[in-house]
Amino acid sequence: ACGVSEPPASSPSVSPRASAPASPTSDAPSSPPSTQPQGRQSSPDGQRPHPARKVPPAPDEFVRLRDVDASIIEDMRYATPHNFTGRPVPGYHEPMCVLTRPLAEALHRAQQQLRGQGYGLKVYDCYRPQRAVDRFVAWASDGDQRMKREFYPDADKSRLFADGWLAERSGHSRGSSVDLTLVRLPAAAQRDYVPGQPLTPCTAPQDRRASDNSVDMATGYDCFDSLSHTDDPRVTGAARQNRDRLRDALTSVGLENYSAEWWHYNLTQEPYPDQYFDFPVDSAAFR
Ligand SMILES: C[C@@H](N)C(=O)N[C@H](C)C(=O)O
Ligand SMILES: [Zn+2]
Repeated sequence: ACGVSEPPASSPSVSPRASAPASPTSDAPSSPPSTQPQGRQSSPDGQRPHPARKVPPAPDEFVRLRDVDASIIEDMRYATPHNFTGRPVPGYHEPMCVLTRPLAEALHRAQQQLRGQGYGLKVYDCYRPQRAVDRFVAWASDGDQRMKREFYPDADKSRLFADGWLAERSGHSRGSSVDLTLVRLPAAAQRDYVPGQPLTPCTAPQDRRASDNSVDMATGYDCFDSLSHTDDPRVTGAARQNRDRLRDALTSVGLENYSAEWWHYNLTQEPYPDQYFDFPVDSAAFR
């Protein structure tokens, strides 16, 4: 994201609401699954209790987005292999959006506004545990290029932090950033991502990109290419209108766009402006 400002400091179809199932995350303990409910413990895929996991409670100001607005679609990419690393990311035990309450309430207000226009929001990433950021840092200097063709076809992954596509201290870990897009209502189905499927560049026309039931924003999500800069002049027509519609709705409720990424927004009045959290994304943190 050279030349743009830093992030604000502050096959079969699937249900429109469903994320691809998460396979076990690499921070999962290796002990066998239990058949007994374990209270504040859950499995990496969220489907069964896990005998060994102790989940710390979420800080007071954090909520599950679905408890504030269950109509916002959650397509939580980092809990699945369909992201730039090609693997579920540590810390995401479930495909669930967790945010600070004021950000969740702002999204609810935007959702109400957009529904009147025939659109809804779809989130890709919300609160991001620091251990996930740390994995991104390690990934940027390893040799794995399995997802290059889709997510950074023309970029060198060792430059992604320096060029502003990724942050070592991210507003996501403060619970006050969100990655999101628009969906035309009623939401269409989208095809599941299958690891190993042929990849197409995120900069390709929408009908050639990975399946996504969102509107056309001229690139896919997490497309590390200058075409993702929100105001890139090559983005015209429907895609320009879609980016502007998303920005208008979100700025009107107190969010600010990161100019390098059409999908990344930050709450302007953050409850935890200096704190970076590491509790896992896990329902047990909210019991
Ligand atoms: C990686 C991308 N989804 C993102 O959120 N980038 C910003 C810069 C961040 O990591 O905070
Ligand atoms: Zn982001």
